[in-house]
Amino acid sequence: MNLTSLLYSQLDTIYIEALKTQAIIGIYDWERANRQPLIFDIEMDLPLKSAAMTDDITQTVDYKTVCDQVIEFVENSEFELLETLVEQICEQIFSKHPTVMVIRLKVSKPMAVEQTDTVGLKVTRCR
Ligand SMILES: Nc1nc2c(c(=O)[nH]1)N=C([C@H](O)[C@@H](O)CO)CN2
Repeated sequence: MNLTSLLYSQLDTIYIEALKTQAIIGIYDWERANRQPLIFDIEMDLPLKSAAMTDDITQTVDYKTVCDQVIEFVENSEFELLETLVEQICEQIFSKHPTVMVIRLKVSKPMAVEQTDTVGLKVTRCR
């Protein structure tokens, strides 16, 4: 087994589903006037074994902390593109949580296109 496979074989996942936020986001004038809902699914891959062995929150990533950090960032942001917003969120998670190796993030923008339930994007980022 090479180093990369070894590293990935020991990665686990913390997930956050349907984190609800509001932001100024979009390219059209009507989107610049009022915040609209955004919903995030976030997966973070990191080793969880040491937290399991010690039963210690400081040995893992607190998903409540990540939720609060994402909400704070999104609600104060004013980007035009979802692409920019999600890239910045991933950078923030990597910088605040050094043990996170991979992030998979989906953002849904349900008010964006009237004829749909929702639109959005999914990205995967590795440290
Ligand atoms: N790939 C993207 N396409 C579109 C975006 C976006 O952020 N990324 N944004 C818009 C508008 O702001 C849209 O949400 C309003 O209908 C259009 N396409």
